[in-house]
This record gives sequence, structure tokens and C-alpha cells, in this order.
Amino acid sequence: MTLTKFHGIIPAFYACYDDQGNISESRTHALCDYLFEKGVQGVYVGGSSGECIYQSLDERKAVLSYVASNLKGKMTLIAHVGAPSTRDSIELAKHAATLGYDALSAIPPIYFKLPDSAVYKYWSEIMEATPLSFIIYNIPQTTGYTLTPSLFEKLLANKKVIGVKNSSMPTMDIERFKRVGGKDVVVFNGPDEQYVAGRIMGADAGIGGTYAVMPELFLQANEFVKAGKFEEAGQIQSDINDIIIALCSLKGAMYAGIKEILKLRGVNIGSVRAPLEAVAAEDAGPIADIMKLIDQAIERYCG
Ligand SMILES: CC(=O)N[C@@H]([C@@H](O)[C@H](O)[C@H](O)CO)[C@@H](O)CC(=O)C(=O)O
Repeated sequence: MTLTKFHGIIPAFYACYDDQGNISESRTHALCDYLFEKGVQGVYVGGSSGECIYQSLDERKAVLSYVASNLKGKMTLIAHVGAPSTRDSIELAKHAATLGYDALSAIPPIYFKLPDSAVYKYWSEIMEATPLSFIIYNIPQTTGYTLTPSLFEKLLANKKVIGVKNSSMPTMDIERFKRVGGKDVVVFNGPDEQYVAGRIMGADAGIGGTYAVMPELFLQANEFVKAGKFEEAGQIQSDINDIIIALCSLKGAMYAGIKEILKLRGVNIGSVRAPLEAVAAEDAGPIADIMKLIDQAIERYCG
């Protein structure tokens, strides 16, 4: 299969709620329309940024359905199906397969610290459940589990494995996974703060939680890297990092701040689900400042 459809800028899709905090179909469509209009290459649905961990199985299935009904055939669709039990992950995987997703992905098992053998079995059983391609997800800072290059190599024996979304902080991990996978595997950069560094270390593409709030900037960073314009790529990354640091410095959760910025950009997808904290009154000024930073950077690099 051609892997180029997994290259480019792939925003992690946010949870879209109504004013009562329920999943909103119309607001999910609004986010789909906005991302399509921005020209991103795909979406990663139902991951950390999708607040999957706070949603029921039925809610997660509904989100997968709403996104597919809007974006299928318009861009690459990746369904994150990681869940506390293998049984739930398989149910989500089968649902995504019926909707025509291009690939599945899953974090390793969470809560209990399980050995590599159990993690291998978990990912393998999800893969067995559908014909879809699979993207391993390494995110040790939230799951407590660190994928090793040797387990990745073992997983690659299964031809359904087409890549790894690496959200660990060392860019060397990207280099190691690329070394093991080679050209027939897609390595996705996970930490948005080092998108450019990740690409230089071997990442073919990026999946990120802050892309959708400033897609223009990540699309431009991708263009700079592709053109070998590393000085410009470094500059845009530095401006992106000012924005991410400001988002992470709010009283409310980063995703709550992101959703307020999206409202300023004309897309209302509600707020976040508890225990994530909504923005506080004192966040209003900093959020307006972040919006200015985004506008200025878009003007500077994409004008
Ligand atoms: C821990 C975490 O959420 N990492 C994000 C990053 O994109 C992150 O939001 C960004 O680097 C800002 O810190 C992604 O790697 C994961 C992600 O967006 C997802 O699964 O939805």
C-alpha cells in the first residue's frame, strides 16, 4: 500500500461538546469543515486530544461515525481505538473498519503495568480483528509504558503495522524507530514543540494536539522542512513554541484554552470534560494574547 497518504500534517481531532457537555454532532461537523478548509492531510480521531479517556464506548463510536460521514474521501482518517480493555478496543476497531477509516492506532494498555508480552498481545489482538493497517502509539508520559525499538521490530513482522506515532520527548526515539522501520514505515512526530527537530531526525509526518488551533503554521513548517529551509523552519517552530507554552500556562487545561481560541477563529466546539478544568476568568487576557501571537505568526510566515 502507498504510505504517502499518511504523510503531512495530521491534527489530533478534539472532543466537540454541546453546552451541556454532551458529544455534539453539529459541532463535530464544524471542526471537520474547518480542518478540511485549512488543507490538512488527515485527522487522528479519538486520541488524547479527543479526550477518549473520559468518554463512553458509545460516545467514541458516535464521534468516529460523525467524522467519517463528513471527511471520508476528503482526507486520511486514523481512528484511535485504545481503551482499558482489549474487548472494548476491538469493538471500536471493528466499528472504525465499517466506517472506512484508513488505519487504526492504539496506546498500550493503561493502569496496570503490564509486561511486553501482554502489550504485544493487546496490539496484536486489535490488529487481528480487522483488515485495517495499524499505527503503534508510544506515549510514555501518559501511559507509563515505553515502547522499545526491539518490541517495535517484533511488531513490524505483522504487515498490518505501518508505523508508530511517537510522543516521547527524546527525538532520538524517532531516529531509532526509523532506523528499525526504514522507508516502508511511517514515523509520526508526536511532541508539537519539536515538530521540526522530529522531522530532521527521521519523522515522515506529524500528528499533534495543537495543530488544529494553528494549522497554517504547521503546514508552513512542513513546507519549510520539505524545501530544506531549516533556518525558517527553526524560526516558525520557535514562534509555535511561544504559543504552546502560553497555552500550557493557562489556569484551565491546555485543551480548554485551545477550544476558546477556536471560538475566536469561528469554530465553537464547547469546552472540556471534567476532570479537565475549563478556562478561568483570569485566562481571558492570556487567551486574547495567544490569539494575537497566532495571527502575527500566520501573517509573518504565511501572508
Ligand atoms: C501528551 C500529549 O497530549 N501529546 C500530544 C502533543 O501533540 C501535545 O499536545 C503537544 O505537544 C503540546 O504539548 C500528542 O502527542 C498526542 C495527541 O495529540 C493525541 O493523541 O491526541
